Amino acid sequence: MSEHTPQSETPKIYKGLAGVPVDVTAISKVNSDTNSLLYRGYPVQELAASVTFEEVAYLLWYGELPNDEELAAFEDLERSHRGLDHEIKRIVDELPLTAHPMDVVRTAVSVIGASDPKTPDDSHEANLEKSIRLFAKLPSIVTYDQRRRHELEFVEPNNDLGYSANFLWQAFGETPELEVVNAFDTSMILYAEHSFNASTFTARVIASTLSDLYSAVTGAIGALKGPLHGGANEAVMHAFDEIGPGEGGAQRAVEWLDAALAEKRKIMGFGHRVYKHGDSRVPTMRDALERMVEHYDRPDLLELYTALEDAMDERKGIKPNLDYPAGPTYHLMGWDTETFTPLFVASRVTGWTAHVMEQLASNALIRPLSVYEGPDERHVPPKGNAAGE
Ligand SMILES: CC(=O)SCCNC(=O)CCNC(=O)[C@H](O)C(C)(C)COP(=O)(O)OP(=O)(O)OC[C@H]1O[C@@H](n2cnc3c(N)ncnc32)[C@H](O)[C@@H]1OP(=O)(O)O
Ligand SMILES: O=C([O-])CC(=O)C(=O)O
Repeated sequence: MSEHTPQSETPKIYKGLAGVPVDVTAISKVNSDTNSLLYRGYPVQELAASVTFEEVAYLLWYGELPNDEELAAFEDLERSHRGLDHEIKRIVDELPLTAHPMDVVRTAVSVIGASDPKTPDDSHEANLEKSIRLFAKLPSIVTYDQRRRHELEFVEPNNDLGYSANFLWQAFGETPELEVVNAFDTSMILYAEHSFNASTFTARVIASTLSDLYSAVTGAIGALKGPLHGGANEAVMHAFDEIGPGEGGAQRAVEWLDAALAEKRKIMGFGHRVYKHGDSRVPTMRDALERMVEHYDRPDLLELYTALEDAMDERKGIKPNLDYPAGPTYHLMGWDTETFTPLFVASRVTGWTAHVMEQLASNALIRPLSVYEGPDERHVPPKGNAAGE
């Protein structure tokens, strides 16, 4: 008998699980009708305008925004875990410089999981501790890797700085300007959580087998790497590079787009599985991009950005997603293009781990059905000679 429900001879296939609700969640609400995104009930734009990424991480994990005392204790905890063990650095150093930074981050998380005696402890308290530690350590991992590619020494974390300021400090070895910190913090807040996207769903599938949190995060990193998901922020910048910076970018962007569409290429940073009239996070991230364009005096980049967005809307009616403004914003800040998706990891680890804990609190093994379409039952033909004859 085939795996599909016996009542139906021709079951409907929900390719890519498009439009299929598979569970409930209290962590975030993506509403394509109102074009809104709520984290634990709070509009993400309000959060970006008024709280820090640390407060958002706390909100995702604990369900409420912290009061002053809770925030101070949480910040102390995050700062106490920022350092990177010698062992992790040694293993990262073993990886070739040709390895994609997403592969490096995935490996580093896997090593942390393999070394943590609490890995098998799937209690909520232990998983919360692991989540906070990963959140605190990812900036060290991402910046360690980016710097080693430039033959630069690791920059020790500066515990006088908040999460985002310290992240930039560890990347570039200079105290970052407040405007840049704010734009970066906005990106971290916007990237933190987005219901059952592919990487979060991957994390939930892994958690549902009663594997461990590190395995779930490692798998989620693998899912995020793809250009149809988080890898699009890197791919956007490759498209910008193909178009080329400087004067005349608007015209070149339109020509580039027409050629790419004629070749039936997907335009990275555009389109979304859930939002069909634009991504709720784009206006906030675009504001941050505009501030960075002004800060770094790169109006040509915004010209190219706007021309490509307008032409894509005209030609296909497809709007940008968050990766479209995030990519060039990270570029202006000085991040290597290949490091953009690891920045997404550093943020989304908060959402992934909140989902792992939610999954475990009310677990059911995730195991859908398939409809078999291979050959009918058949049998191995008898061999001419028995073995050994
Ligand atoms: C943070 C994030 O992860 S956001 C997503 C980041 N990913 C990207 O930016 C990659 C580019 N975008 C895409 O590939 C898609 O829009 C996805 C994967 C995000 C969503 O895809 P789906 O919901 O599966 O829609 P699907 O890919 O079937 O697209 C529907 C139609 O729009 C077209 N389309 C959608 N996005 C794009 C795009 N970026 N460029 C060109 N055409 C597109 C498809 O070709 C398809 O056309 P068709 O019906 O003529 O075949
Ligand atoms: O929700 C999705 O499918 C992809 C996305 O925007 C995200 O993960 O932030």
